[in-house]
Amino acid sequence: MSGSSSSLKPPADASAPVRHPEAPSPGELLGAHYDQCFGCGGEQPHGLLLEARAGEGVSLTAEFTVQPAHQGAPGLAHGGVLASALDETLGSLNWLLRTIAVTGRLETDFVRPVPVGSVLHLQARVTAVAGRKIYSTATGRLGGPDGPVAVRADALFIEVKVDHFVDNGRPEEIRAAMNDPDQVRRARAFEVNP
Ligand SMILES: CCCCC/C=C\C/C=C\C/C=C\C/C=C\CCCC(=O)SCCNC(=O)CCNC(=O)[C@H](O)C(C)(C)COP(=O)(O)OP(=O)(O)OC[C@H]1O[C@@H](n2cnc3c(N)ncnc32)[C@H](O)[C@@H]1OP(=O)(O)O
Repeated sequence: MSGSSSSLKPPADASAPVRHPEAPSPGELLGAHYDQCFGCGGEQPHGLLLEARAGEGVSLTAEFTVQPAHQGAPGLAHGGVLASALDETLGSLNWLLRTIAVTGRLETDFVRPVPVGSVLHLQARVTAVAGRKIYSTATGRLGGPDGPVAVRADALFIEVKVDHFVDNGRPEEIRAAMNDPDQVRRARAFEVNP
């Protein structure tokens, strides 16, 4: 684990993560949590269009193809975009817990430059849960799922209720989301834990 911050170290009383019984099966695509999401939404032409697939336990894999719109230096991915890809991948783990959570802390190591046109092969897993706090870790590799690590991150997500979005989001997008039955179903399914 690369995280050096003490807030990314699970406390002694943390538990192992438990995969939700209705979590998507290993190999299944997770789909977007919101079609306008910069990370996973299909309606954002310059977004990452990241596709995550459930793995075993509370883990997943995802792929992100770096587009010209994602450049920082000529021909290289912007570091903030790579951090976004890690954030989105780590955030997608919450599908497997069936918990709504937002990023509280994200610590990223940039190990190798990532060229435009390359596919970043992401792997992420939840390492521990303590109350509302979800600890997770991810890597992004080049050239294939077993290729060299280009980026890695450790994160702390904090569980929230749907009200977090309803109370804080811009009203026009919230209204549109609440008028979309599929979106409401997706959000509510996460809120009700057995
Ligand atoms: C029907 C309409 C529905 C619309 C919704 C649509 C879809 C919803 C479905 C899914 C979407 C979910 C997420 C999006 C998914 C992926 C995108 C990638 C993820 C993101 O990109 S998401 C955006 C970036 N993210 C934020 O926008 C967060 C801004 N932030 C806050 O909103 C608050 O800050 C919050 C809520 C985080 C905490 O606030 P809070 O008041 O609830 O909790 P509190 O402060 O009490 O902390 C409780 C315990 O966490 C520890 N803790 C808290 N923050 C920490 C930190 N930063 N570092 C270390 N420890 C921290 C405390 O130390 C305490 O620890 P302890 O319990 O041990 O004392």
